Amino acid sequence: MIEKVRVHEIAKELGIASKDVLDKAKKMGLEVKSAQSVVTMEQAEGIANYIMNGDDEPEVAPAKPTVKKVKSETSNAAVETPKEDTKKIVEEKVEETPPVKAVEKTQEAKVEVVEAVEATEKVEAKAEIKEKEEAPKSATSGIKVVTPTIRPGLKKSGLKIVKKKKPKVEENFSLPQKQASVSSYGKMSAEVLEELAQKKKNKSSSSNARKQEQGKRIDIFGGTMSDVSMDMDDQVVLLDLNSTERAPLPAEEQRKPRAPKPAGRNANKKAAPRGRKVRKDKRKKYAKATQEDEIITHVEIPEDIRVYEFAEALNRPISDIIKVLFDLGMMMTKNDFLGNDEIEILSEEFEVEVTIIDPKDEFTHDEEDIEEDPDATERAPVITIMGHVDHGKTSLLDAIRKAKVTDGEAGGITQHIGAYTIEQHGKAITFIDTPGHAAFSHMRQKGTDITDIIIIVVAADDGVKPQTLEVIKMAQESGAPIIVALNKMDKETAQPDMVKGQMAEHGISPVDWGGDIEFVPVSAKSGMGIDDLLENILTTAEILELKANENALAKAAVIESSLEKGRGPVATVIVQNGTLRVGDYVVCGAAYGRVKAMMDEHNKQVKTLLPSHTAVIAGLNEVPASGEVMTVMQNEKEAKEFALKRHEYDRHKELSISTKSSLEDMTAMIAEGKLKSLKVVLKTDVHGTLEAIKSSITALRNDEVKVNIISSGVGGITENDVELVNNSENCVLLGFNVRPTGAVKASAKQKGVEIKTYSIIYQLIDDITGMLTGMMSPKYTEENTGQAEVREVFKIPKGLVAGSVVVEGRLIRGGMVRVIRDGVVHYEGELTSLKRFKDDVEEIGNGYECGVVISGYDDVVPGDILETFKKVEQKVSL
Ligand SMILES: Nc1nc2c(ncn2[C@@H]2O[C@H](COP(=O)(O)OP(=O)(O)OP(=O)(O)O)[C@@H](O)[C@H]2O)c(=O)[nH]1
Repeated sequence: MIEKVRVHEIAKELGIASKDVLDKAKKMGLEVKSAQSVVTMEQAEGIANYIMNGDDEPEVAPAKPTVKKVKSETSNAAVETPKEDTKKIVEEKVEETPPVKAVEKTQEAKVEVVEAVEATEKVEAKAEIKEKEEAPKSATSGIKVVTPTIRPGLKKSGLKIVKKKKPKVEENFSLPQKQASVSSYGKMSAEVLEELAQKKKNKSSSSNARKQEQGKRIDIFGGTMSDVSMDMDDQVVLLDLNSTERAPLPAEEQRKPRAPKPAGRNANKKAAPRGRKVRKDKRKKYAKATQEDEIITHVEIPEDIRVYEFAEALNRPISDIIKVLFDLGMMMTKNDFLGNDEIEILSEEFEVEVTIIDPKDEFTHDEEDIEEDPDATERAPVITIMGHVDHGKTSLLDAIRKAKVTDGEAGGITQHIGAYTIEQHGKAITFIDTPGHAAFSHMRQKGTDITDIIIIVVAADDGVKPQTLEVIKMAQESGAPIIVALNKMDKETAQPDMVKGQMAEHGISPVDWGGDIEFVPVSAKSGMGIDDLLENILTTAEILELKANENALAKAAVIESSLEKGRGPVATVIVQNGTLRVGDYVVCGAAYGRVKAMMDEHNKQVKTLLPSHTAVIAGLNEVPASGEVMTVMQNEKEAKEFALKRHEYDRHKELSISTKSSLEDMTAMIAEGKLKSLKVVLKTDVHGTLEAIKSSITALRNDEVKVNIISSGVGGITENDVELVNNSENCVLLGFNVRPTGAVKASAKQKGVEIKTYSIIYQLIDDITGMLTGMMSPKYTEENTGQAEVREVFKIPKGLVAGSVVVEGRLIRGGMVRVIRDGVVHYEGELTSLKRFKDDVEEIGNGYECGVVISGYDDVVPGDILETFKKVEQKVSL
């Protein structure tokens, strides 16, 4: 097999730019184009030689000869020699060179190929020398193919280029006899060899990295080894990254023909991570499972996987995984999570195909391809209205609702349902009545894209505003068709063309301007244009060919959810496929149950719910999160099983995330521990508000204080909540749109737990801000009042009196004082007594004499400056 090396690898090993190597290689007539070009090992040696010695005519054949194993004429042991061509050259040179001229020839020879040797063991080296010494002197030729004593199984990898020392004249002339007795290192004295072997041994044992340096030693400079620096530091190591061979076999075995290897440099490896020295031999070691081991070639793993879990999946010892990572410079313990990069590297190392799966898929239903479903029929479009604040979203939704509510439906559409369906010319249209981007993007984040058409409301008198732009972006990203409702057209100040121009600038071009977006002028106030808008929706829906199979098992998306008194957990759902029926067993994330009752937008009980229709359903065991998908199951057992699995998954995920900690996280966590935290137990009426409040109050923090929500949930305040607060220090109980009942109230009162209830979010946030501010350490500023100079010191039974004269400002009593000597503060303490003559005074003005006593300090000397100051507390804010 021809071993090759890339230009940049040579450059890297020589410590010079790839460009320089490229230039030299080109000068040598090699066909190299870029740093990625490959050359044979011999060419590499030639290049290295050329670069380091500046030889003008490097003797590197552009052909491909490389090292291969032959038997040396001078030794019985196995050797490695160049491939055919090189071998030929070697043989020719040996024949041509009469023994007597061997030494000169040796000097002339440019290339000396010496087989790799693992000279780490002195004994072997010695044995080698002995063997060589017995060989006839005449056998030494210009090109020496020397047999190493290599233990089977010993790995060689890489090339060693040994830098040539500056030739010393006397050495050239006094080539000792011993030099003829070559060792595996060429012509080398036994002592030197021993020393080198010892050095190598020391080096290799002292450093792991050095181990990689074992490899073929090729003297590419010719000459004798006495020319060669024995200093290991002078050796440039070219790692043989391509080496795919195991350690050389004993001589007999080597002669056996080898099984053909796949062609190509990377024939049996996937792209190794660049810049990392991954030893192929190691890889093979790990990649080849033993006979008894089950060979795993493909694994499916979750995204969050720890080292030990990965080892289990691969049926490998954990230490194997850790070792591979360690060798690549990644220190990991068995409990650490593997990142994508690590998984990729490990998959290459162990030659295992890895598929990352979402374990949730196991217990979530596959998306049925409704378009492919022959039983699918037309369904109503689902519409979301979005726009800038005050441009009329709510008014428009109300206008549509009012316009379409028939007199028979006296109660009208209940205000508290997150979606409603109207009819236009006998065709249903469903509007999601949770205006605002938050709900929309939340649903999208959850992967529940239920919106078929987006209506962007723009007030014709106000034009495009920042939130309009946000909405445009969001709508464009979602890929749903857009209709623009130009609202407030009843106003005299309405400028529809101005709005069209602005919208067109942002990629929303009106149809009447040659674009593809319908702009419908409407007035939510007067009802003008509402029908047009609905017609447009129907036309767009027709084009979309929205379908669902009414006979399939139902799948619905949760728009809103809450805990209702008397009804328990309730969820507003919109059916995406199938028909939801009272009595159906459902699973919804970690919640499950049987649909007990369904209430439509008119607060009417319904037994069935068709695709794209909405209702509030009761019967779940817990409040599901909005955006969650509700799926009908065959029976209760199945529903429960799925919910439990999901529970387990959520718990595991949470645990995984909480234990996923790097060193940085640890530092952050330690810092966190130092933070003062305000514990909060939070209860709200609906899920949406809960999330909103949670994220708002956890954002209230600085480097001293923070909020720690210890419990939160949807529903009324319970005795449990009170108990929790009672048992926690620094904890408050907050309720939003929920109020404690009599018993809970009494229990809270008895325990001294204050329950704070709110119905306006910003008031709650203000209060929390206030509480956090109260927890912050006070900050003080200093106010200097004046200075006095000490003129005389008097001893009194209680200490010292400093007789001083005020030289600046005034000296005050009751504050702090500092003693300054030669400009240096010597003491800071309390001023206990300030007297003018015999009278105690509160302060002494500039130019007056006084007697000062400083608490606990009697080291005042004449010439000291006394400075009095007050500490003023600063108002702190979050
Ligand atoms: N003249 C006129 N006023 C309108 C029209 N539509 C809405 N308004 C008024 O505009 C103001 C804002 O309307 P909303 O429907 O609350 O607007 P919104 O976009 O839902 O506002 P937020 O819910 O705060 O985002 C209200 O005072 C409405 O009465 C309209 O077509 N004509």
